[in-house]
Amino acid sequence: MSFAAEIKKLTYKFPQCDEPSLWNINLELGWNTRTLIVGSNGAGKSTLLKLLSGKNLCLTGHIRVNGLDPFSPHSMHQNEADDCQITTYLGTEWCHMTIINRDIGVQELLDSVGFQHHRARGEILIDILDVDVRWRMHRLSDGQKRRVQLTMGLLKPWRLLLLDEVTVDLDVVARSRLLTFLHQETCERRCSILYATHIFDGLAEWPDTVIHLCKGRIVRQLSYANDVKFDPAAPVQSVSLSPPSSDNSVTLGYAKSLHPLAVAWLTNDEFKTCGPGSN
Ligand SMILES: Nc1ncnc2c1ncn2[C@@H]1O[C@H](COP(=O)(O)OP(=O)(O)OP(=O)(O)O)[C@@H](O)[C@H]1O
Repeated sequence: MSFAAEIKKLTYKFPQCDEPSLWNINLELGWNTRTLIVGSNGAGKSTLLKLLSGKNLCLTGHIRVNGLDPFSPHSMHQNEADDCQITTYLGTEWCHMTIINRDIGVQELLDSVGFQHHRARGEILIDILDVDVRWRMHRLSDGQKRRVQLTMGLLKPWRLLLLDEVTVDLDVVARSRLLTFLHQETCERRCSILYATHIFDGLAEWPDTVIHLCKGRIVRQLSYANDVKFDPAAPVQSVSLSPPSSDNSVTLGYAKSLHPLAVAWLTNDEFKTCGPGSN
């Protein structure tokens, strides 16, 4: 199977809307790839991810994930023979589910989604996301709930992971470890990731493709290796965009970022004991 996901001539309109939210989308995601999708609020990122996950039915165009129609009950949400889910969609809605805010233990929640079956993978995720299985859900911060969500959601291996801005309330260390884990996953087994986010700190070098979605249309698609160039001599924050008709490249100045400082501080925090006299 040549593509993790393939979309042809997809135009999608919500029934209650006059205008389509996606227009003539054509996209091929190869295996072992990480694609970042960038766009303003309302650009159509979540709509695209949900169509790929089979949450919404698409009547025009062609969508295949792992070679199968994501909306077909025979193809999606069933484990393949090798115990791998075809798609996993992780969005922010999860934190509003009532069970998440109940007095329920994290271990109990993890067991309910097959932790014992995927124990080795689960332990890695617990470690990366610094989850304590003794936590009670109703006493957790939003970021801690998000870590539990990610541990649950990533427990079963997947072929295509659709991440819809789920790292927004993770601290920088958890986010950075998670991105490293996901990068490794795409290198070590047959899977791919499509990640929609508004937060780009710490993402340089992570994607191999960057897509710009604007008002429901893909207006630019860059290969990170071939098209994105950094020029140390260029002014900070400068961006030079070549016209799409030429070589498709962009050249960026080195941006000032406090991200490395935040990562260093928070990594150091893990070894600190808090109390009088500590700094
Ligand atoms: N359930 C829905 N019913 C009707 N219209 C919707 C629905 N969900 C999204 N839309 C519309 O589709 C368009 C694309 O929305 P979408 O949620 O995909 O944007 P997005 O790029 O994910 O935005 P954000 O960055 O704010 O999450 C918007 O114009 C939005 O109003």
